[in-house]
Amino acid sequence: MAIRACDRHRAVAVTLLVAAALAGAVLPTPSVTVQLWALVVGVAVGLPHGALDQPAARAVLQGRFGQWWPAPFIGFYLGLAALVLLVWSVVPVIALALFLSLSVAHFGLGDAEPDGALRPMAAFAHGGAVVIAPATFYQKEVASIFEVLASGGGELAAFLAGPIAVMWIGSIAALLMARRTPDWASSIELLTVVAVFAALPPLMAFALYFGVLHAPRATLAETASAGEATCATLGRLLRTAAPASLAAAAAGGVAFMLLRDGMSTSVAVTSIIFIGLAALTVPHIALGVALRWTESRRSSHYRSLLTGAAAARR
Ligand SMILES: CC1=C(/C=C/C(C)=C/C=C/C(C)=C/C=C/C=C(C)/C=C/C=C(C)/C=C/C2=C(C)CCCC2(C)C)C(C)(C)CCC1
Repeated sequence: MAIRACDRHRAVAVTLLVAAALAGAVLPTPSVTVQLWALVVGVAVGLPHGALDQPAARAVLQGRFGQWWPAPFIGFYLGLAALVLLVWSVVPVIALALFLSLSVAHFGLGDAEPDGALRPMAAFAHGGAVVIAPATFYQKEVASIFEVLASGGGELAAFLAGPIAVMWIGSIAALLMARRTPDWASSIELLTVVAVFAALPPLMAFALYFGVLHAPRATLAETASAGEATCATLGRLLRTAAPASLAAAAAGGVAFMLLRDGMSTSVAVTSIIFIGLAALTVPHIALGVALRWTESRRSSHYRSLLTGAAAARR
């Protein structure tokens, strides 16, 4: 099956999210247990998109380290993840604030269309829909989750729901007005994500966003850049990502066994998932940046070879 079917991802994802938002608006609020299960499933579905860092890293590192490339890669990944956990244990509120800011940028740059000069504003509008919207619509719930993740972190919810929300709403309005040719698909997607975070409790809305929109989109983009963009390539990439995804899931399982005696299940699950995601996010983003930098150096090297060759021909 050609990737054409996968290209329809945005339409399918937006339809699912609209249905979820409508269901959230009319049905009673799901129990905490249902919300936690939704979070676990959403994050499990999204793990392979992070584990796809592996083939990307291979492309960069194999040239330099040959068959030993996994050693520096795993060392870099686990080292950065351990550093995040250390920082989180020493200054949790600062670590949470940095994680939220990085997430706005990460989700925003992933979802914003290449809008030229408007891109930073579009990234803030799209990324804010995932982090600022829930804090605005469910300030109390988000404050108590932040408090679980970092003692004293609850105040960040009020900050997000106050001045930052004003800037975020301004960025959406400005973006919708500034686009010369209205980009309907991207604008509808943005408003749908906001509706999901307005209609559903934060954990459930995040699970849906992450598992239905963000992770599949990143995986499909990875497939398209892996050469032949077919579902066979997608299958191959997912098989490559399986061991690291399972290792990350197993680490979460072990952490749950160790923590569950000393705290409630909901506190243990929420902390493991979000602090664990923060630990994986930093190497995940750092690798993306390193990859883009290497690619731009390669293509400028290639460009200079071409222009050099053209100059020689003249
Ligand atoms: C390769 C490798 C590996 C693996 C990896 C992986 C698997 C990754 C993944 C990654 C990933 C998978 C990532 C993710 C990211 C995510 C994020 C970035 C998130 C964010 C979130 C947020 C920000 C949230 C917020 C909130 C809260 C917290 C509460 C409620 C409300 C809200 C929603 C606001 C290992 C380590 C084994 C080893 C080495 C190598």
